[in-house]
Amino acid sequence: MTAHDFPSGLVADEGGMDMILVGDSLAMVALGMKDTNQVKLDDILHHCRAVSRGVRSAFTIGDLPMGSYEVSPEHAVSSSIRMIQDGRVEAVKLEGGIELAPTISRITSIGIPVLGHIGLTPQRSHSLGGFRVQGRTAASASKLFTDALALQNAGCFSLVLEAVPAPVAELITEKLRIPTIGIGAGNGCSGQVLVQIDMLGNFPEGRFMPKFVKQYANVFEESKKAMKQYREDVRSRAYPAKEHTYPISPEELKEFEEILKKRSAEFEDE
Ligand SMILES: Nc1nc(=O)c2c([nH]1)NC[C@@H]1CN(c3ccc(C(=O)N[C@@H](CCC(=O)O)C(=O)O)cc3)CN21
Ligand SMILES: CC(C)C(=O)C(=O)O
Ligand SMILES: [Mg+2]
Repeated sequence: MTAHDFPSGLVADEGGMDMILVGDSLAMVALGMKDTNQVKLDDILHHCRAVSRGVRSAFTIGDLPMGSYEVSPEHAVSSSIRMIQDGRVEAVKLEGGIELAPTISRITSIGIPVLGHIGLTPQRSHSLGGFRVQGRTAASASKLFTDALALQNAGCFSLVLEAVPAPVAELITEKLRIPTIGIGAGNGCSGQVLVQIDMLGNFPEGRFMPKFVKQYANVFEESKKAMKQYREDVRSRAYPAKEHTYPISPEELKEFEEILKKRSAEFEDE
């Protein structure tokens, strides 16, 4: 499950999630951005710290944002160290295939677990032609398998397969030693991940939702109901009721009223 702040980390943990990912999808679901590419390492770190404070038992993973790991393996290692030290997460995730194998080897060799991510890699959406399903031809499915093997050999503890035809994801899962985590990749993966805000239905009606999202609640509607009720209560003065207020002793109140009477000249002049 993804999380992006203290309460979303807490609820995922208390809900029994095995792993919690501070995904760069928070750009879109929590910050209102058009894609994930505007989010910087410092932004993610801020959210990682908040999530980590809410998580007691789940394994926490931070998504390395675009620009924090591609330039060189050295840069990727120092970004990963910051994720662990400043972000307080336990592992990092990065997007990409065989071209990132040397980078992943370096990060895992210093004892930082790495979750791979192939298929639809949103940070590369401009070169993928948008948020598109991947691995739909024999050639592209076989490229996915090549990438999966390279990531496994580089030391990834697991792989995210995003927006891949279910049979392709299932076949790749069968051939790997490490578990796969699917999102839009069918139930033949070892595990699943969803963006928390999507599965909770905490978004306004009409927003585009990937086909793979199953909505388990309608938090946005619930919240809106509460807003409307609050507005009505404030206008009708039903809120705050007596139980929401602080008392004062009758003696003190009486004395205050006396003082006000004596001082009435002061404020009647104004
Ligand atoms: N809220 C949210 N949930 C996500 O799961 C998510 C994000 N944001 N942002 C980053 C990526 C983008 N995601 C997506 C988006 C679309 C499809 C999808 O089904 N694409 C269709 C085409 C859609 C269209 O262009 O109309 C496809 O058939 O490829 C899949 C994953 C998943 N990720
Ligand atoms: C959906 C997961 C895999 C992700 O990368 C994210 O939330 O950013
Ligand atoms: Mg991501």
